[in-house]
Amino acid sequence: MTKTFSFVLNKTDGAARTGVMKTPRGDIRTPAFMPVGTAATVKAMMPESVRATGADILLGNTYHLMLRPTAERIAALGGLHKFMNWERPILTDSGGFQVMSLSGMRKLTEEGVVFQSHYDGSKRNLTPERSMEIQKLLGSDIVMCFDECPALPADRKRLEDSMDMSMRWAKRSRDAFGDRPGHALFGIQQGGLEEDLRKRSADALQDIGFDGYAVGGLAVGEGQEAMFDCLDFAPDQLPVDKPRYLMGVGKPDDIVGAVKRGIDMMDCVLPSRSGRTGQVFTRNGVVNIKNARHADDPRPLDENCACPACSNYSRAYLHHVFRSQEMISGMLLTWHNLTYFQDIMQGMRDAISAGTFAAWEADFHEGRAQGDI
Ligand SMILES: CNc1nc2c(CCNC[C@]34C[C@H]5C[C@H](C[C@H](C5)C3)C4)c3nc(N)[nH]c(=O)c3cc2[nH]1
Ligand SMILES: [Zn+2]
Repeated sequence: MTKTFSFVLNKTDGAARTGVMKTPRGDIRTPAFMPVGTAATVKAMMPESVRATGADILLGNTYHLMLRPTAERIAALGGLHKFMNWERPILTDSGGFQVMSLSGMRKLTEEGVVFQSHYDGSKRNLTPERSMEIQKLLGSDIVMCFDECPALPADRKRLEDSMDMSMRWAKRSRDAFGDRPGHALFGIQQGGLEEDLRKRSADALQDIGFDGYAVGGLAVGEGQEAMFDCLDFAPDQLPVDKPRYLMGVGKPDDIVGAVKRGIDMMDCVLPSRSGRTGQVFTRNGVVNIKNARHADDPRPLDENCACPACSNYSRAYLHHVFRSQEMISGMLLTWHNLTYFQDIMQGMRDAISAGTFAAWEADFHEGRAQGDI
């Protein structure tokens, strides 16, 4: 077991890469998909089930946990890994993105953000320093800088001013993080869809120096085409030998397109959240299990899937328990969706290693062309 954090690139195929992030709590195979554990749980999943889907790392959250049960309480109880019984790596986001999307009243200044808790309306604040303190109390292995993610579309001046402030906050995050062997601090590139702003952001982050670099400020309403256009240049502006993390992405075809353009890791609520709403991702497209046409269907969701839902249950059963709002419905559909997302990652890791990514991608798109099945 290693005492330090490191990233090894094993193979590339075009712009796509496969490698391993080594941490004291375990290895992370890249490209990696990180299931989201918002309030110290991946909803409807036991931690051992999350591991069974193939996940090497999961994502926690500063914003939610600082409000409830508080980072101090989690630290007093032994840290987030012990608290939620997940001993493998955890990455925590810095909270800024959530404040802007979840909280009530909020005031953004050079110091940080003052906001109203969406739980009890109490006045709270987040600064780069406080975000680093919270993530340290949680004990997360990969810490994200405190940044501001502007909503798109935004005018160029807004994007420039916001990016410049996020770079000042990145420096403050780095200084507050200190020297923590075995723990990583990732910088977050901003700059909207502007190539020159993104370049300035990437250079500013490299001057500060980070263990990994996120492409932030995307998946905020720009659409897949604009996101891919940005990913045609943004990853290459970042150091080639460090992990590249695209935040908040995405649907299966977003994920494949991002890996194709040089992204190493992603997170998204989609597989877990949609599992609870009956939306099921399969190799042949999306299945809406609540649709009446599944009521008598004895087939599994996806005969190529080894998850418990596909191994032991019919579509008819999954339709029934969803319609009846039984708890097992969210469990089985979440387990399936997370397994499917991890199977996509494994398929890409294998294809990049074999130099057959283009063929794998063609097969991926061909299989899904059938739409709702
Ligand atoms: C969806 N699109 C998108 N997301 C984004 C996120 C959050 C990533 N997921 C963490 C998160 C966010 C929510 C939901 C879950 C749990 C917890 C609260 C942490 C994942 C982002 N986070 C930061 N710090 N900066 C960004 O630019 C950014 C851009 C995003 N674009
Ligand atoms: Zn399955």
